[in-house]
Amino acid sequence: PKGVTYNQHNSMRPSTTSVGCHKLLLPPAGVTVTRTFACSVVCLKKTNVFDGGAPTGGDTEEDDAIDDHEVEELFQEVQFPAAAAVGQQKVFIVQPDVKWSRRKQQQTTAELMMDEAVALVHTLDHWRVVEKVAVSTKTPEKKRIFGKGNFQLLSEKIRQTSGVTVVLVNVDRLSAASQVRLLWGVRVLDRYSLVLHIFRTNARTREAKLQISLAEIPLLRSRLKNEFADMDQQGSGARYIGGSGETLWEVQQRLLKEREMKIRSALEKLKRKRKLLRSRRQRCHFPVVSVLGYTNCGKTTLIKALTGDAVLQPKDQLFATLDVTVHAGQLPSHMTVLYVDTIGFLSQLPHQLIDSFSATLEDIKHSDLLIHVRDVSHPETENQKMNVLNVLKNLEVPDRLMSSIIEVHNKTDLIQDYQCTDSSALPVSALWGRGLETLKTAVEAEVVNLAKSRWLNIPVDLSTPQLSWLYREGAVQDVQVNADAGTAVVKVLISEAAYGRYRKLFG
Ligand SMILES: Nc1nc2c(ncn2[C@@H]2O[C@H](COP(=O)(O)OP(=O)(O)OP(=O)(O)O)[C@@H](O)[C@H]2O)c(=O)[nH]1
Ligand SMILES: [Mg+2]
Repeated sequence: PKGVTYNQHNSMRPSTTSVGCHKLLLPPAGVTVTRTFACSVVCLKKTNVFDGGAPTGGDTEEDDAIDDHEVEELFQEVQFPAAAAVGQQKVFIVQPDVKWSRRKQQQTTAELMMDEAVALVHTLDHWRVVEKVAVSTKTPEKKRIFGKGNFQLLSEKIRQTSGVTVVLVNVDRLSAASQVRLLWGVRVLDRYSLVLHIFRTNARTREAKLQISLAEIPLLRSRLKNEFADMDQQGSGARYIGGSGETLWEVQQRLLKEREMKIRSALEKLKRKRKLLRSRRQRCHFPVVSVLGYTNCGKTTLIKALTGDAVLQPKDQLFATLDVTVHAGQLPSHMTVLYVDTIGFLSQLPHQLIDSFSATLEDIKHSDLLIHVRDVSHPETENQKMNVLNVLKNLEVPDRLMSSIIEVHNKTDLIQDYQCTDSSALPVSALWGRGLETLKTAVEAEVVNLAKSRWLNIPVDLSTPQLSWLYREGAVQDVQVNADAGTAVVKVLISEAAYGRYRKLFG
């Protein structure tokens, strides 16, 4: 193309080059492109929507072996519908209201799903909902989501609503075929692409960025399919690219595959690093307590209340936390535990998205204890609980962890005279610091149980490092000093393993 320079060293394979803010795929020198196209893999918008700065706090786990530049390259914003939407966005939400179908969602209503969609949209700066409609359908997963009549009415309504820039069809994934059908001259998103866009805006660490890039691959794949279906109709998709023996379609597929492999290998490196950090943490003998739950249920607020860690920033926003951060807190016996803040769950998200975040979620499996936080003020609280438990099941969280989960009922301050119907759950208000001592006691009881710890009164010689060792490896609650004798009796909560080491060291 006129005015464009491209990499002439690469004679066999197409290369990329920058044109303005876009990257375009170029054929080798001497080859003429007969048709211009905007293909998702090769058309990479370079605007950054994240600040790429420091994570929001805590001990975020990053791998120095991975080049920042490499990550940014892979995280470059790919031009798929949500990402390309910059500036003020006016969103029209279409909520399929599934009728009479065998697969009708029994537990939720179109109204509640709609509320969640509105909350998702409002998570984004400059995005606002201008209209929302529920449309009956029997076949939400099919190419024709809506019947002919309903589809026409809907299209009419979208056309009549002024300034619509995005239509959100609130299903988990729109198939490539239904996307084509739903092109109303504006961007059409499903939950998957919207959530990914939210993730993108909130991503801070390299790991989160890479996981998002990986989760975008299925979107790119289906977009590619759409574009080539379109090109095939015009007979231009199957042409060979000069001498390379590959058609344009094959080139695109290969580039996508290469991108995926690169991301996976970078994530693998981070995974190894994470494993190392985990084993280091285990060597410290601090019990690890993962705090999980549906998005916006108050996980970060709870950890902040339990630890007093000022770096934690709870937000009234879905998916505020995307990176695993670790925060030390003290239990009533002064024992230190590490609370892990995790990414929130959302219903009806495809497995691919959860799979992409598997490295982050892996930490949950390796904890000593899980706290499941629930927002009991939310009308969908029961469904949210089921969703979280299902995700945990799919993650194959070990039984020993599943059976010892502490369920916390949060935001009880929003319900007058809250009565906890489940006797094993603990009511709290993380925001107002209510119920936290009971929670800490429950955590301690579980941790003591799990670590096979016990309370001991150990006589120590103050001229030796015995006391400082016990402070480091156990939870010292009381020290009775006999100054004349230079000794003390230490009341300490200590694991069997640590006590074994103590005896080996000091007899
Ligand atoms: N009224 C009330 N609000 C709360 C309570 N706990 C948290 N919140 C609010 O709920 C919103 C979400 O809190 P976060 O702690 O960020 O929730 P999260 O679960 O970490 O959310 P994500 O990281 O986005 O998944 C914030 O506006 C908090 O102030 C509570 O006990 N009572
Ligand atoms: Mg959070």
